[in-house]
Amino acid sequence: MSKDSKNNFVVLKNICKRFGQNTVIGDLDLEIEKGSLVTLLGPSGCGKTTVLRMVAGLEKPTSGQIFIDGEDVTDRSVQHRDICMVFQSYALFPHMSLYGNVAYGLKNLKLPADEISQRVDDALKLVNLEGMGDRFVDQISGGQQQRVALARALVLKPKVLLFDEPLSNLDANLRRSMRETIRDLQKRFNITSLYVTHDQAEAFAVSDKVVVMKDGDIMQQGAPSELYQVPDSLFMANFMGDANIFDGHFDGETITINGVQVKANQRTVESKASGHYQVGVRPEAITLSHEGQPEHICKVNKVVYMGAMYEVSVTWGEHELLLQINSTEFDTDIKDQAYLSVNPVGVFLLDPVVLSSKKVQPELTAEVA
Ligand SMILES: Nc1ncnc2c1ncn2[C@@H]1O[C@H](COP(=O)(O)OP(=O)(O)OP(=O)(O)O)[C@@H](O)[C@H]1O
Repeated sequence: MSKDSKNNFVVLKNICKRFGQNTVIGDLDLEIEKGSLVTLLGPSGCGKTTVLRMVAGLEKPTSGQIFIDGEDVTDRSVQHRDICMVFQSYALFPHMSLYGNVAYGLKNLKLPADEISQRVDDALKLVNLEGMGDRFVDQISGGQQQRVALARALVLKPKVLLFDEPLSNLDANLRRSMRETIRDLQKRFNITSLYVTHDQAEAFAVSDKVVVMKDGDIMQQGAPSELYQVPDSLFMANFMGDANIFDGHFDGETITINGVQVKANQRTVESKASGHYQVGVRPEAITLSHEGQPEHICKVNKVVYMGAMYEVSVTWGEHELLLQINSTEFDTDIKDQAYLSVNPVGVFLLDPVVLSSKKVQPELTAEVA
């Protein structure tokens, strides 16, 4: 591996995977830094699980190499990769106690009984199942079963932990507490982890880096805030939440959309050259008030109460926009007409648009995502 890969504990190089004639992964490179948690996020069928299974050794790449801790493991079996996997379905042994489930891997390693006992007790304690070792799998809840699965993986102290949609079978409240447990333990023990989910909130909550996939390719990767604030394509802008898309112009300091100037945020000023762009505005970056300049006037079409926020549809010039306004900040007297203002923090530029004349190209007409 090259020198700049030395901090990367897991490295996938030029990975291609075909099932018969179907190329599922084209040519994928992926790097996971030691001690970090990287999540593969993407729509169903984009190839996330296939990548995870290749790292696990459950699928063999058609071509390419996989390195773990500097060693080429491409041809090694699951048992010889020093990885553990946490599945959506928990995959526990129903005929064994919780203790038996967690101890299983350690017994296979033929460790002394007192060491096994100590490590299993410690692992059950870590996942808040202290003193429950004698219970059987059918005597505990789904959330507790997933904690056992986590304890069973942690107790082996693997080099790499792999998570395959681990929270999908849990209800919303349990998902939140379980993802906190996973993230807390992963950070506490510095375990290099690869995590698969199709849930953006989950990906953001647990990850150091999120890798967004589509049709077997990586679309963009980065810290969660980077992906949300600086998406680099229309697909990413829409996949990472909602976005109102305009044609606009950036002069180095301000962005002009629909005849209105918005001061560019620092990030944009530092990273983008002047020119024409598609401009994205997040729904939470637009607010409404009773007064303003004529060019800010908009028609209020629909107001929907969502609890924490109001979703508001407005027409601004020729643009249909979606707004998400914090419930505590929304003036419910706002009815048919209002004046909008745009917070620069929620504004980003997509790739420059090459225009052959001053006329705006038809396919670049603003649309609401
Ligand atoms: N063993 C297999 N044989 C043939 N095709 C497969 C096999 N495993 C996966 N595929 C195909 O590979 C593609 C990617 O599947 P994969 O399960 O990796 O996607 P995913 O992003 O994890 O989707 P999901 O979120 O629905 O699990 C799909 O088109 C799937 O049908």
